[in-house]
Amino acid sequence: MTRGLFISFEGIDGAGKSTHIDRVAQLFRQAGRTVVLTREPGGTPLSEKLRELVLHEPMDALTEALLMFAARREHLVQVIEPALARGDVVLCDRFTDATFAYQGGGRGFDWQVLAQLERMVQQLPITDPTAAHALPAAHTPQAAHAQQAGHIPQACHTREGGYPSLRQPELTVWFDLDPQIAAQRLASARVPDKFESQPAAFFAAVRAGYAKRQAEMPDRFARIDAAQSMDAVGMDVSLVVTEWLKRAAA
Ligand SMILES: Nc1ncnc2c1ncn2[C@@H]1O[C@H](COP(=O)(O)OP(=O)(O)O)[C@@H](O)[C@H]1O
Ligand SMILES: Cc1cn([C@H]2C[C@H](O)[C@@H](COP(=O)(O)OP(=O)(O)O)O2)c(=O)[nH]c1=O
Repeated sequence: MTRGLFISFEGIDGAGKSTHIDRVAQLFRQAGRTVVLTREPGGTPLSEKLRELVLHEPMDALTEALLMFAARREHLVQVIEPALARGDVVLCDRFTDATFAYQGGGRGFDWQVLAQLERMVQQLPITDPTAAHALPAAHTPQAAHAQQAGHIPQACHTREGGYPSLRQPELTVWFDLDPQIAAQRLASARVPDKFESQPAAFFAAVRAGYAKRQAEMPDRFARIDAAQSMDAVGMDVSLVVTEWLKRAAA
């Protein structure tokens, strides 16, 4: 069976993610793959309700982070894991890097607490504990032990290391853009939500959050210079994805 692929798209608001995701979806469809195009926060009926709340209601920084991860957990259980198990290509408009960038970088929320929440929510295997088929047999003796002990592993993004590991995108396309250019683009594009109404300094901190995340996990990040023309950005994105696919297949 074809292996599922998980790709996320990140960047500050107005960087151009939404403009280019469809083109990537087309690339995969032309190659005969089934594509699940989804977004965070959101992607399930419950997660979309949580999205409405976090994007429009003022709230405490921990509440905001918890709601992002609650929406993500639901999204993983209901949409992302089943799609990957079917062998589909999951293209996700934002994932956990956005929480580190916005809640960690932008809001200044504790990075280590976010890392703990990430481990709790994204630890593999991901199953709904209330479902009849939940808690499949652990893959290794260490995994069985960890499962019985309720241990949350420290290890992260270890594809080759096997269990324990976290669900992470295999490729993250980061649209990196100066916040002032992003603000100019957004000024004429749409009515701003809670995050988009933040000052340029907030987005400078979000951008720094993305840079920190990239430095922590350089292997899966591809940085795109999003200040270029739409065509140039589109070409860079196609190139990054096709080159990555070649390497992944090798
Ligand atoms: N490379 C680009 N050059 C100029 N304008 C762009 C470029 N990419 C996107 N835009 C415009 O900027 C605005 C925000 O783009 P969008 O894709 O919605 O950003 P995001 O999804 O990252 O918030 C839209 O009006 C879009 O047409
Ligand atoms: C996924 C995620 C998004 N966000 C923010 C970033 C965006 O401002 C907003 C929604 O993202 P997005 O879907 O990119 O907004 P739009 O549809 O307006 O382009 O939520 C966080 O603060 N933390 C998160 O974990």
